[in-house]
Amino acid sequence: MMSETWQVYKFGGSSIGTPGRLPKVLDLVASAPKSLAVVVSAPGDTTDWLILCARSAESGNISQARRELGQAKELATTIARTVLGGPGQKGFKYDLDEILTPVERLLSGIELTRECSPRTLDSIISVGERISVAIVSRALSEKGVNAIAVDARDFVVTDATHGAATVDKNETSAKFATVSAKWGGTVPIITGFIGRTRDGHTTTLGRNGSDYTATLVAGLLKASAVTVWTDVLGVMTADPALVREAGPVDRLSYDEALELAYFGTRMFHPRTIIPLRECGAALVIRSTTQPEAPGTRIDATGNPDPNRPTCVTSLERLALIGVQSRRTGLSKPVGGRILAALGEAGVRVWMTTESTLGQSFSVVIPETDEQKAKQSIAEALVAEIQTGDLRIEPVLSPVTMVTLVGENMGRRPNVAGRFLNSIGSAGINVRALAQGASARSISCVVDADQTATAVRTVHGAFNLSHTEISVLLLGKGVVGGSLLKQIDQQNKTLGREHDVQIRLLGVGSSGGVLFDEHGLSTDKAVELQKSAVEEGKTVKDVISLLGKLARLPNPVLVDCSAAPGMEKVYLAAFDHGVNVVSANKQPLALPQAQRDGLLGQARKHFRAYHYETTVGAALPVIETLKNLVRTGDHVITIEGAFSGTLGYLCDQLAKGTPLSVAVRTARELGYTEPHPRDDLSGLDVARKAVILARELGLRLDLTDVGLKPFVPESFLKEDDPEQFMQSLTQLDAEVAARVTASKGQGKLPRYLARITPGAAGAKVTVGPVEVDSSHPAAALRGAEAFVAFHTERYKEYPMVVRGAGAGGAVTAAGVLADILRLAQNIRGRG
Ligand SMILES: NC(=O)C1=CN([C@@H]2O[C@H](COP(=O)(O)OP(=O)(O)OC[C@H]3O[C@@H](n4cnc5c(N)ncnc54)[C@H](O)[C@@H]3O)[C@@H](O)[C@H]2O)C=CC1
Ligand SMILES: N[C@@H](CC=O)C(=O)O
Repeated sequence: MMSETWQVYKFGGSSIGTPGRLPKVLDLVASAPKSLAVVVSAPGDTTDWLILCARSAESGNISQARRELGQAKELATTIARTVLGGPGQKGFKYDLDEILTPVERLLSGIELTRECSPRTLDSIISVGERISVAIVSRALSEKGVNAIAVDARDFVVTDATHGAATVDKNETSAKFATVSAKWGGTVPIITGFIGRTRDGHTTTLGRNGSDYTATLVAGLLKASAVTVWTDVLGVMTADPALVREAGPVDRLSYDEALELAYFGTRMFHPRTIIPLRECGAALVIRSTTQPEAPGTRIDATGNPDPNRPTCVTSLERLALIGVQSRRTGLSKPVGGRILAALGEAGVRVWMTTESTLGQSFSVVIPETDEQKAKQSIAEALVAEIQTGDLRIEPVLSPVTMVTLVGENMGRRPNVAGRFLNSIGSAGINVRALAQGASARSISCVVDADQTATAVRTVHGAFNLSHTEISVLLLGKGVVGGSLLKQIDQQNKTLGREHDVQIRLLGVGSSGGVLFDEHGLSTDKAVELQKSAVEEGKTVKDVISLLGKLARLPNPVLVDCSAAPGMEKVYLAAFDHGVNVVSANKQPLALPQAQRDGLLGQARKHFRAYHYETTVGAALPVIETLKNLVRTGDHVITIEGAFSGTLGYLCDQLAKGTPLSVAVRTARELGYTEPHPRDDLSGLDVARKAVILARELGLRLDLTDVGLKPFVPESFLKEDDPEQFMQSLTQLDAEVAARVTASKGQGKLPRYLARITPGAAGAKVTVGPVEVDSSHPAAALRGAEAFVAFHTERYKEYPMVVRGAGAGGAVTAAGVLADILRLAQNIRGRG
């Protein structure tokens, strides 16, 4: 009879009781390997209805009790009809009458006495599993499977703790040997959840009781595995309602599963795991609706990847109660007394923390037990509270306990660091923290409204899924539009190869912001935003959206506008805990105090402010300069052609293109500022020079820049971009003549900037220059820019950064790189 090859399948209520699923259950059993035992739960909500009907009878409402019993009967009849032929249905009707008639009698008795003892309740609720066995065994027989109905009460011997009975292993084993002797060549279909006392009273095994029966049977049969067929794909890496990317965990060790069970997963109970750990059978969780998916396997080996934790759990609706001492070294340590008092009051404690010298102690308990817990603690510590030596802190509620579980966590450094860093980077306040000695889990308590962000952030930070970056984009013009395309193109690869996903939450233009907390599709965002503007459905005040953005994982405001006044939005973003990535130079070129205030605010709130594209588009100009400065190099001069537009104009002029035509083309190519006057006035280059000079630590403003415009001042008054470009035709002949004359002298027109720190004060100049062929700027083509850093270390040969200095695609790539830097900072080392 006993054989290594036995397997146990357990089907839960959802698999049996959801119409349409039962045929799948039957197929799974029919196609299973030989030597299979099947354990079934009650169909759907049958157990709950049976409890309700007992309670209704107890309160004297027998007609209500009958209605509730009728519900159970109706479900049983409905599902039986889906899998049984005519004779089978007739036979099942007989079974059902036999099972339910005693229940009706019990209900009448309860109504008369107005009392339903735990023993009677067990008799009533035990019928759910018996109904399942009757249907499944009959339906399998009709399918040609040699199935036999087995009532587990015939071998599961328990004590008389009704509602949560304990199994007597020895007596059960002895009875099982007799019962199972008849199973040869058949598939036993066994009731889960129920047993019988030595003196013949029906008992139930408590929460997850059917799983327990399955593991018990597996142990008795020395089975190799128990497969629990349910309605999910397996143990998920996080609650899918909180983390869309959560997926099934492939492997778990028994200990990890136990840890999960202790931290509140409803999928299995410690009682289910412990017997399996003893007998060495694996527990496999699989989906009845997607049986081809491998599910989660729990065994002695567990997760083979030592670098990866398994999942993040979140236990919600909790309260955190803290007790503080005003003295160090209380004569009677408080922790043990608090726990004893809570234990006596029947309050479940999910987590405790104690400061090293015992001056503060906190407990995390169910929110619903807050009053009871406070009262028991107050009573236990009454003496010290009265003398003022101890104080109960205001209760924090509701809070959530977020736990990272992983077998190997204690064997690797920096798990706690990454856990806390990711939560801190998301701007979440950790209210309490605990890592157990088993080092299989680390838990923290956060405010309830931060639950989703905390779980998603930790989930992403440990590569359980992608790190999600939540983007609100302002500006969908040349740069913003290209950025949307690049995100759309790259997101799959970013997810697959870098574990990062960018999620677009909002897009804004001067017409307003379209924002959707559920995300916008990157390929449709431009049109959606446009229609929203036309329909008046956009939000005008972007600041009002920052609170919502801040609640999402790794929030970032991306400014691809050229709008003035954005500094107010950035300040509000930092205050809310939102990061900023910007291609907009204006906030950085504000008067020194304002610019410093902006950077200071970002630092104060530990937010990132990345702006690499404000000088030289995606060329690594700012990062290079920062590195020179950080490593202690001394910058002597920074010189370069900072404008892609002016570089392009110079190149075109040298080729004989009229100025007005070249400006129009530069605009069409996406090189110019929204108003090309900002380029031709030299203002754009002056802003860049100020940005770089300030990176050097120089204190100066735009007004300190010696600026000579590219075209005469008199042409720079026109506010309308079209009129402005039109007016430039008046300059075409004069400019062409000047360029021809300089070419005759072997010179080329360029527009250069120079920053010289100098002991006597910094000098910053920008303006047109005629260079000869030996000058580095002479070699520039098209919209190329270059920046040469002459430093102590790079005295002989300057460090030169050179390449396209303007254009939608390159700039958007630089903005995207800045966004992705946020993910690197969050994830840290793998
Ligand atoms: N085009 C380029 O090669 C480079 C541009 N930049 C900077 O990138 C920014 C965008 O440049 P482009 O895309 O070329 O300009 P663009 O004119 O094509 O796009 C600007 C966008 O900003 C939007 N906008 C204006 N006011 C707004 C507001 N208050 N809120 C939200 N959106 C608003 C406009 O509706 C438009 O969609 C500018 O600050 C520019 O200096 C930086 C490096 C290179
Ligand atoms: N208009 C600017 C765009 C980049 O900053 C330029 O031409 O350089």
